[in-house]
Amino acid sequence: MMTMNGDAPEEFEYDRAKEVKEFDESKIGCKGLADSGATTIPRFFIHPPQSLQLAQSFSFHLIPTIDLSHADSHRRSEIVHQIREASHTWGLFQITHHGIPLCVFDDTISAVRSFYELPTGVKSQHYCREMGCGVSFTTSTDLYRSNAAAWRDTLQVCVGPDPPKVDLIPEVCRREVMEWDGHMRRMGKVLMGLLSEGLGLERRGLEEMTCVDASNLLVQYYPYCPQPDLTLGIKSHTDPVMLTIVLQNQVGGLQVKHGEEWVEVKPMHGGLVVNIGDLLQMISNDQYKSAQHRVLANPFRETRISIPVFFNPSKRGDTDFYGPLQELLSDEKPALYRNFTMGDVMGRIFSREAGNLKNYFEL
Ligand SMILES: O=C(O)CCC(=O)C(=O)O
Ligand SMILES: [Fe+2]
Repeated sequence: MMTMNGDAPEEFEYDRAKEVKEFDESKIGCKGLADSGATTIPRFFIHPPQSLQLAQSFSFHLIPTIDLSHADSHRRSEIVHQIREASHTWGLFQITHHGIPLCVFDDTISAVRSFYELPTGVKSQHYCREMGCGVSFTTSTDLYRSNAAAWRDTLQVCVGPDPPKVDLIPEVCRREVMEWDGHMRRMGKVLMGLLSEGLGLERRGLEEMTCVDASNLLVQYYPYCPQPDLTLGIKSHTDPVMLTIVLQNQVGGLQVKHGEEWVEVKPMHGGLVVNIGDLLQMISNDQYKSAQHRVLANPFRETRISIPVFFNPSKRGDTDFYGPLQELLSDEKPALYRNFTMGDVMGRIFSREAGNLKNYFEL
């Protein structure tokens, strides 16, 4: 059942539902529309003017870039300090000198690009709208849940806590996706270590709470959009997870909100974008802030590709509670959020009225 715009005439609603379904069933994705040479976008992609406002970013701010070299030796306390500051004021930063060879970045991007360049008939064998079914290829993930669709296609691979179903990963990018997953597991632990110390916890504090055990890897594909001023690649959101690490190619479009301004997260070859998610904001009792971000529809002929890896806690039981950490609370700093299970979080994310996760758990 799709979200209906309350005051739209019924005839319009019916047409929209039909058009959306036809597009979904065609399985061609936004890439298929772009490749068809279309000069206009179907109207179900058109966003209301208020979500497009200030789509262009005029800000001269630069997001923090943190050099991770010698993170295990003499520079550790300086790096912990930089990460703490960036996580508090921006919720997003780039990291360099993280130890992943540059050629791995290029190989990973070109392998996942090859998947999208497969003939529609081959690619569509992986087409599946339900997220969380191991491996799925789809378009505009919130097509039926949101008022306006987003101009991007997505390949999702659940890589944890259970081992990924390797055979289900498209063969053209299987080896590279698995290799990237290995690098991200290591990076997730390194970052959680630094973030733990930034909160005054032991290095393995967040890791022992299983915060990096469950991960989900997406390959976001933003093809050329013929009317980029009318739609978005991803609408403004915060990630409803612990932490996200993003590899992006050289075609820009990612923006982060800083105060009232949208600031471009300029692609940096060999850099990785890290964002704090809502769960980490809640367990840190607002010492870290989740970043509000979005991706513009791609106006360039060259496709924008990004690979976000989302980290989440793996304990999923009804009595496995997460919430503001006791160590961070005092009379002056009372808990700002109630405790929650991952079941509560998932229920909220997939509910019809899913709004801001943090507001929902706020005390
Ligand atoms: O494409 C990007 O750079 C970011 C994607 C994103 O924000 C997301 O998948 O949640
Ligand atoms: Fe995101």
